[in-house]
Amino acid sequence: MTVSASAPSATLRAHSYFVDGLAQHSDSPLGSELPTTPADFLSRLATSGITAWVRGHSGLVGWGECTRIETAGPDRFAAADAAWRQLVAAGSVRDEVRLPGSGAIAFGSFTFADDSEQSSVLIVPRLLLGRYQGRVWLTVMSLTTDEAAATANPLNSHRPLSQHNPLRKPEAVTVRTGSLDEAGWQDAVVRVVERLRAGDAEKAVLARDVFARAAEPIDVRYVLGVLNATYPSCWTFHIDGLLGATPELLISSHRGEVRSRVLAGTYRTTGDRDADVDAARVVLSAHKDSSEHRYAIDSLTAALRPLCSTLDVDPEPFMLELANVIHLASDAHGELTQDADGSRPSSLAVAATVHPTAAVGGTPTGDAVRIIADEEGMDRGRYSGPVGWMDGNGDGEWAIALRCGQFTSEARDELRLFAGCGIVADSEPGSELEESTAKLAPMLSGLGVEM
Ligand SMILES: C=C(O[C@@H]1C=C(C(=O)O)C=C[C@H]1O)C(=O)O
Repeated sequence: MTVSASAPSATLRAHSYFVDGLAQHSDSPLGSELPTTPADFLSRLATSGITAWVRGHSGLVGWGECTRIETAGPDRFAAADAAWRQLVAAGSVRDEVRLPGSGAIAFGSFTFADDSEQSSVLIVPRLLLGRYQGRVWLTVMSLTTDEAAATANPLNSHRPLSQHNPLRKPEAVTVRTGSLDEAGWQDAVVRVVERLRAGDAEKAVLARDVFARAAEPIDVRYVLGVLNATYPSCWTFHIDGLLGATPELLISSHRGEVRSRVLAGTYRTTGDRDADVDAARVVLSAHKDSSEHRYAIDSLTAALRPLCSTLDVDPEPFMLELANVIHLASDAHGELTQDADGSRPSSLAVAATVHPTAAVGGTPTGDAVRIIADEEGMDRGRYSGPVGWMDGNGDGEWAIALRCGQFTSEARDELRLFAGCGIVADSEPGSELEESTAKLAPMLSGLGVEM
């Protein structure tokens, strides 16, 4: 594990305060006019150094980096959790907002696999603008041993929302094959189906990757705007170069209340909404998709139940309509059990316990993960790992990093995109390939690629 805090004795300070009345204060450090539309807001963000977690009109946008905690290996979650706790315990937080996402905040992105070559990360931004239930606040964070520097407001030297930088649509984006080409990936599906029929496991999720390269550095603000507008029910994110919009909430926890949204079972939309909804109802109730969904719910509840005093799951799945696909979805809701000392596991610890669910791993988990390692032919990196944020009390939101891409270099002109499909014994390679293509559509259209 590498923890790169700037100094061992450095102190984290966080101050959150409402900025709703900003427009009335012409001396406001954010400028005198509040943005009026999402596009206006996005165009005022800096073109680099932005961290984002947005769903509909609520979310958190961070600027800059106070510190980062990088971890790797099987204990990547526990090590990051412990380092964050230590940082917060030694720090001081002034939270005048007291809403989910206020106070000291770290954004995070974790690898899918224990043995990934890539690291996992928690990032503490310098400034963070939050919006929840119509309230808007700012959090200023610093990590320093120097009292004067700690109390100097970074907004005095930097007015993050006061200038317009026009959004740039990515130009001339070309897509090329990743680890396996389409024929090679379908061969892998065939091999997985054979192994499932032989009894190696019941379900395994097979993913593929493609590379999308633009002529110029990609403007993440533009992509975030398209994803947020097209997928308002998804969690749209950009954390350490991982950019996407996922429909699947792994776990959120707030004052002991946990929530999760399980997806599995996918119908590809055609553009005719009424016909799609009717057809999806038939397709998704068939054996293949309903059994995939059952595995996903069972794997979540088996992992979560031991941590909870109550846990309820929707008795019947519902259809979650997105622009590109319709999923079978079930929401779970429970109460975390308190330890004897009144403490509860952090949201990251809960995420670590339930990861990987059958939605991205398979059933049984260990057997499915072995099949994936043997047949997928790639390191998934942070795709399909937990992505989200956590506060100083350990509360937070962790989604599963789906429908996303990772920048391949500092040049920021190429993203490696990923999509996966749950494979069961009666899966067909051709339709799984089409499903994976439908799951690449959000990122490709966010990059302006015609499909
Ligand atoms: C693995 C992905 O999606 C998951 C797999 C699904 C399925 O197989 O039906 C549906 C939703 C997600 O849980 C992905 O988008 O990459």
